[in-house]
Amino acid sequence: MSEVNNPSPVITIDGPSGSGKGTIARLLADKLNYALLDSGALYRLTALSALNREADLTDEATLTEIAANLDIRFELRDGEVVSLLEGQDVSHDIRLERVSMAASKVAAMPGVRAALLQRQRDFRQAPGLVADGRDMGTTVFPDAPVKIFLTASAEERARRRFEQLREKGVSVSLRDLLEDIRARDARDMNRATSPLAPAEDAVELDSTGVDIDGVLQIVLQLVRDRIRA
Ligand SMILES: Nc1ncnc2c1ncn2[C@@H]1O[C@H](COP(=O)(O)OP(=O)(O)O)[C@@H](O)[C@H]1O
Ligand SMILES: Nc1ccn([C@H]2C[C@H](O)[C@@H](COP(=O)(O)OP(=O)(O)O)O2)c(=O)n1
Repeated sequence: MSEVNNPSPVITIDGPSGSGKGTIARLLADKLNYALLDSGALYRLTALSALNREADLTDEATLTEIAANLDIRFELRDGEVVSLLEGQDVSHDIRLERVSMAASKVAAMPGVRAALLQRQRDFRQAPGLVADGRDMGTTVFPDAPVKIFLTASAEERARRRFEQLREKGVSVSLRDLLEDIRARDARDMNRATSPLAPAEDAVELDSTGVDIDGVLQIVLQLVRDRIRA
């Protein structure tokens, strides 16, 4: 059967910051031997490129141009995905809080989203793809056979981020992180284009109080039911 009639399956994992999307997406891709799309990295790379150029972050035409012409590559090095912007390893820089805030601003621009759409769809490949983001199930891969909408309370997500940053030796206040998370949630959910929202056919999963392996087992069961039945 041709790829067009029978495209490779996609598992979409959408949800707010800190809900565990990236963690679960990586574990799932490893387990199933699927490709992985961290779509947030594309928005982060656009934001970093704009910050490097000292572009006006409210100028949609400039930001769209930057997104359309991004020179980026993802490489697997020692089991870790490395993000390259114009040949430079920026994996660390794109996770900085100022880049997170800028990414959430540029991601609200319809021009930027349109410029990144095909790039994301190009990640689809055999034997399958796990795609993590905000609009994977609604806009980018609406035909995905498995759609997860992963959530957790804002307090729990801020605590997870706090621990994650502490382990990396970055000192931040839990209160500031909670404020940042709430600001980003509001921007991601309230924008006009592809807002953060579950697809109609998504399974909603609240991971508050459920450990990583617990979430993974629930998702694997869904995959078995829907793809590998
Ligand atoms: N179910 C869970 N329980 C506890 N901690 C979790 C859980 N899922 C993820 N984490 C931790 O929370 C942090 C944020 O997870 P991450 O996957 O980066 O979230 P997202 O991609 O949704 O922003 C990481 O340190 C991760 O190890
Ligand atoms: N498909 C996507 C992925 C991310 N975004 C936006 C939303 C976020 O504010 C930024 C960064 O996303 P990312 O998933 O890397 O952020 P978190 O790790 O969840 O904090 O990009 C989006 O609008 N659409």
